Amino acid sequence: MKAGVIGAGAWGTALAQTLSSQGDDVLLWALEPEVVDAVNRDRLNPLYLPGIPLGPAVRATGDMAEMEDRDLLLIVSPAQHLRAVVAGLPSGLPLILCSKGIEAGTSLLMSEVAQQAQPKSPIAVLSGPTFAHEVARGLPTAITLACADADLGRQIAARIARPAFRPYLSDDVVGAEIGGAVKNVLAIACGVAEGAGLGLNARASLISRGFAEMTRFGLARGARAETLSGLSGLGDLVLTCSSTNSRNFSLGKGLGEGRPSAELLANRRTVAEGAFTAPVLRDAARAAMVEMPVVEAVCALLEDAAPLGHVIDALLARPLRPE
Ligand SMILES: NC(=O)C1=CN([C@@H]2O[C@H](COP(=O)(O)OP(=O)(O)OC[C@H]3O[C@@H](n4cnc5c(N)ncnc54)[C@H](O)[C@@H]3O)[C@@H](O)[C@H]2O)C=CC1
Ligand SMILES: O=C(CO)COP(=O)(O)O
Repeated sequence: MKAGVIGAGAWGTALAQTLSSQGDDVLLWALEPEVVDAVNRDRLNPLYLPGIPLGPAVRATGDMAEMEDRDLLLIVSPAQHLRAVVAGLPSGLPLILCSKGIEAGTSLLMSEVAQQAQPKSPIAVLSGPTFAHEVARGLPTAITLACADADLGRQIAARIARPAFRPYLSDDVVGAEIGGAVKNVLAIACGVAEGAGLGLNARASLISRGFAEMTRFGLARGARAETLSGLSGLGDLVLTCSSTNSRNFSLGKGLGEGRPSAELLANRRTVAEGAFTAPVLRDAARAAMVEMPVVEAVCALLEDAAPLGHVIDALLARPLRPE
């Protein structure tokens, strides 16, 4: 197998390491020349996945044209850069999309963006509860692999499965993508609750009511309920809302501690996708007449539109309604 991994952040590097763990030849494209050098010379990616030694079968490149001889590409760029990255690839290769977000300006899901950028490429989505550093260390992980073409989905699943890395098949691409995009925004909300000292009851309520928002929005966009309650939806929501290992949760924690969003978002090397997804999701939800009060609250905090106390009071003062 000759896989290519496009994007050498934490997740791309972890996936490259996992795929190569049984000796498969993996070519990892990195934007930064220093990452290419560090991977090839030191077998490390200290910029994005420090402390994880990479196997000898992972080779890095900064040249997209080298992906020509690959038979499968995993796309792991930040969501807002996916269109440009995919447009620069050799055409026609199967693409597995691993980024989580909704494109600003178009409100398109990553599969829709990739389809526009590479119309001849078959597309699958890989999404679930997967902290990169745990996957890279070989800890047990289950993940959704969604592909509209069931035969292709089965082939890809067989090729990427490893003893501790279990893909579960689905044909609901939209559902898998919406779970991964929305949970990042909800993780910011749970981080806010942590930072503001609101307690674990508040966190559990945000997870449940946030999941209701994810489900309403997902169903409106054609997702299936069972996908949203699976690994790529509820599974990833629970993971990301539970720990400062999540960049989105950590961002929210900073907001909850009263730090300005501009300060928290300035000069970041790593991506907190929820900050980009939140306003796009809010606008798409409003356009579809889907109520998403937790998402609205996160946007208000990210945009410094209201003080934290007001945002929390407004959520708690919403009219009482059936669950
Ligand atoms: N880190 C994780 O545990 C997981 C991340 N993901 C998703 O994977 C995607 C990538 O995240 P990470 O690997 O964590 O990234 P990261 O936060 O570790 O690194 C940032 C990445 O952005 C890239 N980048 C910066 N500017 C760019 C540009 N102009 N064009 C293309 N790439 C650019 C950097 O080269 C680097 O690869 C995100 O959508 C994230 O939600 C999904 C599952 C797990
Ligand atoms: O998507 C992830 C785990 O599944 C990673 O979450 P963060 O991007 O919030 O770190």
